[in-house]
Amino acid sequence: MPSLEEELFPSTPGKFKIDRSHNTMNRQFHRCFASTSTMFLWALFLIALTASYLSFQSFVDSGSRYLSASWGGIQWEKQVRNSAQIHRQGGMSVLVTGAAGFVGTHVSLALKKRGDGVVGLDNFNTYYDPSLKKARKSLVESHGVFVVEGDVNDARLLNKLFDVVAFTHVMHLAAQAGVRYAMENPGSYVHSNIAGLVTLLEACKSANPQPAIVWASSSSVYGLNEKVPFSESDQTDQPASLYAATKKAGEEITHTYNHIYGLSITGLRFFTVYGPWGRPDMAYFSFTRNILQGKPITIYRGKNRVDLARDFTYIDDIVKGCVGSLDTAGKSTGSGGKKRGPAPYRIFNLGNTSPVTVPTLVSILERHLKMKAKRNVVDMPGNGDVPFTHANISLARRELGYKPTTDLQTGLKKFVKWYLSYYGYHHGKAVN
Ligand SMILES: O=C(O)[C@H]1O[C@H](OP(=O)(O)OP(=O)(O)OC[C@H]2O[C@@H](n3ccc(=O)[nH]c3=O)[C@H](O)[C@@H]2O)[C@H](O)[C@@H](O)[C@@H]1O
Repeated sequence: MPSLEEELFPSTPGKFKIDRSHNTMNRQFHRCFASTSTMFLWALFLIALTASYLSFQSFVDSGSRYLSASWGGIQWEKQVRNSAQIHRQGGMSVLVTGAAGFVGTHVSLALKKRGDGVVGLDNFNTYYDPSLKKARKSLVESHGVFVVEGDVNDARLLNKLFDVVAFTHVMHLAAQAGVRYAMENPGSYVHSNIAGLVTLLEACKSANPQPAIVWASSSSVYGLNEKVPFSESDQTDQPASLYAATKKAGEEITHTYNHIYGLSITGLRFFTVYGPWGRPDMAYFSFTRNILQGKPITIYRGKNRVDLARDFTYIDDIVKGCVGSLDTAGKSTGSGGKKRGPAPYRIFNLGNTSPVTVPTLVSILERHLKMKAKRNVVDMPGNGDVPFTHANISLARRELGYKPTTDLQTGLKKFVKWYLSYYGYHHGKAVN
């Protein structure tokens, strides 16, 4: 005969002996209890199984993130913190997005050299030769600027950066640049210039303290505007390219973050920036390469055979405008995602105020390179280009002390010198 204990807690769950000597009610009670405890044990087993699966999954997730992501960890945080250290009284700590880009490199160096803390962020995409971006990264890192490899669309990374450093300013230069490439790859413009911008603004909005933001808009927002020179108060609702449209959208999007969350915003409309360490996709750069290699260059011409013209602006002047914007930005007023008062919202033209035609640009390059270009002049295709740009810079002069000092002759001379030293030049042929 089984003991009472054996009957109440059968040693083999789900299996119990039928004792015909017990009455029917007793049997039913036992059966019911045994099946309930079986279910209970099964349920426990399933819960344990699910819990261990989930924790294994999260272990795998975080493990693979640390293995695949190039950021995170104690050492990484230390590098970020060191790079953000301020070394002058009243200095700022700046997150520079697009730090391995053309303008980002120069601005990072200028800030670091005067003692500000700078942390760079760049996704090193392949829109143009990433080895040039890596070389720029080495340059800024040799001056103590740590560049994080990551995308402005990565909200977790941005939040982490703001956890590690209380940035006072963000210099947002990461973008999909280039006017004509927008017809080939429209999605990349939406990804970087719209989605990436919003992700960055969300991180800035939530950061405590909120940083002030200075970011790169573009002269292309003036689109088909015919009134010259272009002033910030002019109409900008006729963009000629998707690139221009995303930059214009950026101006509207940043306005809403200023209005709702109290973020201090300064948008800079850059006018065809050129110089050493420049972008290979831009005309002055690709013309130089082709002239040196004896290849033809295509020069677009506007309606009625009118030459296209640009208000080419030298990089050092642009850097002064960027730094001046950071210095005068004024604080963001929000905290905890809530606006506490009105914050500055500013837009400035950063141009040179002296447009030069594209054929003249080519002539200057020919002089500096001591080589003739093989010119192939064609009518401007409908590719998003505008016929001319010309900046009115009175506002930037007044508010930022912006005063460009480098003309195209001088600036291109410096560019050519850099180009030849970077790529090399042997017997009339550039290496590369
Ligand atoms: O200022 C700006 O807002 C813009 O300046 C440049 O855009 P863009 O002025 O078109 O500069 P380039 O691509 O260097 O072109 C300069 C001029 O050369 C012309 N060009 C370009 C390429 C070419 O093969 N042939 C040619 O004649 C273009 O039509 C344009 O008139 C940058 O590429 C944009 O990222 C920036 O936002």
